[in-house]
Amino acid sequence: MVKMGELWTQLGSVMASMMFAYAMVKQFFPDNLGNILEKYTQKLVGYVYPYIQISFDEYTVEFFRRSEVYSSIQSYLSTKSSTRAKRLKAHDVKGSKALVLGMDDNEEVTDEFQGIKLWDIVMGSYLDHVRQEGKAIAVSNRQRKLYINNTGKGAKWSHVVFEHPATFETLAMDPKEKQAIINDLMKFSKGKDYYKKIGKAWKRGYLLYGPPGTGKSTMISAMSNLMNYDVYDLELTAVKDNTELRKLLIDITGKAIIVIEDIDCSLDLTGQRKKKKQEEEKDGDEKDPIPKRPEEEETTTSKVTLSGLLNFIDGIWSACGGERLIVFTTNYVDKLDPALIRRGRMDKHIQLSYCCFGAFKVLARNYLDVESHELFGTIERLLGETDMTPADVAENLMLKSDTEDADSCLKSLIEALEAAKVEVRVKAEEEAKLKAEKEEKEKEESGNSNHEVKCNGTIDKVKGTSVAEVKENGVTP
Ligand SMILES: Nc1ncnc2c1ncn2[C@@H]1O[C@H](COP(=O)(O)OP(=O)(O)OP(=O)(O)O)[C@@H](O)[C@H]1O
Ligand SMILES: [Mg+2]
Repeated sequence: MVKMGELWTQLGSVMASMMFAYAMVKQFFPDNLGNILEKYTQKLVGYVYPYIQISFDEYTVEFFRRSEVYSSIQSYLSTKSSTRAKRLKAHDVKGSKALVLGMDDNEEVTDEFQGIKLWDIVMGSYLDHVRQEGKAIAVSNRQRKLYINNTGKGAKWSHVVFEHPATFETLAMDPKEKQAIINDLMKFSKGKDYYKKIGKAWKRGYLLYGPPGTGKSTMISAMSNLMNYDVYDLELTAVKDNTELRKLLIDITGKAIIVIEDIDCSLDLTGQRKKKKQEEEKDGDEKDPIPKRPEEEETTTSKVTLSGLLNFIDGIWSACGGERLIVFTTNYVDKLDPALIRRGRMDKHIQLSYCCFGAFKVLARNYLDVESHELFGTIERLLGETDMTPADVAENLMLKSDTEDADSCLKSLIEALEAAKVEVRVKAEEEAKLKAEKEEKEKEESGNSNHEVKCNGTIDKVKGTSVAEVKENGVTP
């Protein structure tokens, strides 16, 4: 049996060599004589040559585009040929991180599939395998991109190569929560048939919320690195109207993460996060929880409406392309319109919060290569008593000079945590004192209306400063 197989293999090689020699000789015959010769040679070869040949053209007939099947086969064979063929050709394939190695002319490789030499296999299932594997290899080789829509460019994306080093491994958060998010993402990426079965577009919405510096943007980069998806960072305030928004959506390919950062600021389309934050700090808690619609805003430059955005997320166009994640981030989840974040639109709500001990351990491992330390107990206790963002913890753990080491960084973190704890207590005492003073003055005011303006002014000013300072330090009052 083995001998027979070898015999066929040798015969195959001999026939291939004969056909190559024939191709050389054919050049020296006039055209019509060459054609006759070809016809009879093919017939003759057909009697003795036991194999079927399938050719794949490099370019499609339509618009001379490069054939997708050809590219997949090329990617697939590049992994085989580089180990088994002797003469290789290197191709610079567009969008690929590395050179793709292919076989040189007249080289041959034999592949194994499902444990059998290919000579014996049914071509259908093997070709499907080559296509799928080739596509996967091409996807893992391609350079990921970060797309942005700029003001003044109309409904157009421009891009740069996406190279953010954040991964879920380096992301500091509770390990169980982190694993749940990874599982959710992996399930989604394999869910093509499932989504089809349940009649839903193959997309999933994530709402990431939490105070500044807790890792929302970092998590988006980790998602992109895990899933190998491009990132489309959509700046809503740069989109003129709903039509432009739709045009941008149509240009987004599959395997993409569409990101709208600070959705609470984009949605009312003032486009000025800073200004909005200042207003909030001034207004305190009296602000309307539902953001204003664009038509109510005076400083609006964009006419994208809430309904336009909802259509963007779940209108029929959003189903085209498939395999998309839509991620919103916000610092103020309570201020979002419930319609925008209901399940089905934003399927998974993820809270990123102040640094817990589990998250600290990830940072200590990343920044200091320390798995355990005698100071960990103190740090665990302090993190339970004080709110500090992972960004602030990370800053304390970062080695800033050659004289610093793990011990000194952990000590400086403890100092920072203790200082934050004291600060919170002082602020709370100050606020309690101010409140008492206010109440006292209100009592006096009932008999003296002239006093009113002065008291309110003082109180507002002190309160505004206090809130801003606490925010800056990443600590809740
Ligand atoms: N959970 C985290 N794990 C690891 N690093 C973090 C984490 N959170 C913050 N950092 C560090 O702090 C920096 C700021 O974090 P990031 O930009 O992700 O915060 P954010 O939540 O998006 O803040 P904002 O609401 O202001 O946009 C990051 O570059 C990273 O170094
Ligand atoms: Mg951010």
